[in-house]
Order: sequence, then C-alpha cells, then structure tokens
Amino acid sequence: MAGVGAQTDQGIVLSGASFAIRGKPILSDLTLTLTESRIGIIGQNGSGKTTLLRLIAGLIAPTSGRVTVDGIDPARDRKGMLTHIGILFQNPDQQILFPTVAEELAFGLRQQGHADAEPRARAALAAEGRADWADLPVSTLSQGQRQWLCLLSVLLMQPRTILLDEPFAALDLPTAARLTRRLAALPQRLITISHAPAAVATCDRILWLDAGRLRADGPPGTVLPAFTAEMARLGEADADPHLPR
Ligand SMILES: Nc1ncnc2c1ncn2[C@@H]1O[C@H](COP(=O)(O)OP(=O)(O)OP(=O)(O)O)[C@@H](O)[C@H]1O
Repeated sequence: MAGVGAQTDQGIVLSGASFAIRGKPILSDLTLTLTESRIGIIGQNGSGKTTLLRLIAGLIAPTSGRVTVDGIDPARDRKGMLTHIGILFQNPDQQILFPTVAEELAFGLRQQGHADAEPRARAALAAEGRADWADLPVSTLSQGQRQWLCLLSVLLMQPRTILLDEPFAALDLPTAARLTRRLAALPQRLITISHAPAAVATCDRILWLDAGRLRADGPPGTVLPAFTAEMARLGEADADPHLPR
C-alpha cells in the first residue's frame, strides 16, 4: 500500500476500547482488527461514528482499552501517524488552516519534513490541471472545491489509511460522482462513514454502530439490509410518537 513503503501493514486494532466524556459513555468496549481495503461505518446520528474515526486517528485517546495503528499508539505519536492515517473531515472548514491553496497543501508535507513542500504542492496542483488555484484565497473556493482541496492535501501525504467522514454530505451529484471515482481508484485503505447504505455498498466490511456499541460487523450484503430495515422501523415509530392515532 501507499506511503509507508516496506513497513508491515498490521492494520488498525482496537482492544476493549472505550471513550467517555465527563463519565458519559460515547464508545463502549470495541474490539476490532481492521485490515480490509474498504470499510464502511454506519449508524444513526450520535451513535459514535465520528468519535470512532477520531480515536483511530489519535485525535483522542481511549478512556480505557487500547488502539493501535500498524502497532503504534496513534494518540501518542501524532507525527508518526502522518504517514499512516489521513482524515477527511465532514466539514472542510474544520480542516483548512491557511489562507491560500498552495500554503494549505504545503502544510502537511512540511509537517512530514519535506523541505520542498511548496514546490511539491504547486506541482500537484498543476498535475490536477489547477495550477491557477495556487495563490487563490481558500475562502474563494466553494464547499465542494474546499473538500477537493482537503482530499488533495491528504493524498499528497500518502497515508496508508484514509478516514472519510461523510465525504459526500455537502457535494452536488456530479462532484460526488467524481469524488467516488477518485476514491475508488486509490490504493489506500479507506474507512468511510455514511448514513447512506448505497455509499458503502461496495465495501468489503461494514461496522454498524448503535449507541457507541458494535451492533453488527460483516459483509454489506448481510449488514446493510438489516440496518435499512431497522432505520425504516425506527422512522415509522418516531414519525408521530406523541400524536393520537
Ligand atoms: N465534545 C463532546 N462533548 C460532549 N458530547 C460529545 C462530544 N463529542 C461527541 N459527543 C457526543 O457523543 C455522541 C457521539 O457523537 P459522534 O459525533 O461520534 O456521532 P456520529 O455517529 O458521528 O453522529 P452524526 O451522524 O450525527 O455525525 C453524541 O451523543 C455526541 O453528542
């Protein structure tokens, strides 16, 4: 796989990992070994999907249990993680730090120790046919364009695994179709959060989170129909729970 060369791909391992905020459990006792190339995470609003990605990326540490990425504790070695994990947030504005497109792209490369970060960033833009974007203020890009910029930043860093939090949520259909093709062609491991079963239907493995616990874990052909049926059932029950019949 890309990025980390000959190092062994040990995958992402969670051993009894839990996460709580002020004593409130958000994720409970997750034990998983993730080695597949395409993994989907589904679940209702607030079920803990984004928190799980943050745990894998090392942005938060488990309250109990353990998380390792290729044998490394991601919360302890943030710099070492740069070649292992890239994350594309749901909202690009949570990710973008710099005023211009080239500066934003160069940042991650500089963190990885590349002295030629800026020329590399400009070359990458040129290769995408976007050389004219280099000095544009990021604020002039549309939401979809900013999301594309965030993806390009992640790709330039060549992480072994890319975590995607609802990558299509804010995109129009043609942009989503382009991004789908782009993602499908990547050699990296992709872990994708989605509410939409169709968006993860081609994954090798689906994790269904329910109130911070693993409710199902298996191939899409098994997990997605069960999830869809349960969402339909909940939707009916919640539609008018307080109204007289
Ligand atoms: N910083 C925080 N402080 C308090 N509660 C939090 C915090 N971050 C997350 N939570 C709570 O943890 C739970 C899981 O949140 P998370 O964002 O992981 O869910 P999600 O499955 O990604 O939801 P969605 O589909 O709505 O994006 C929610 O109940 C949320 O309110």
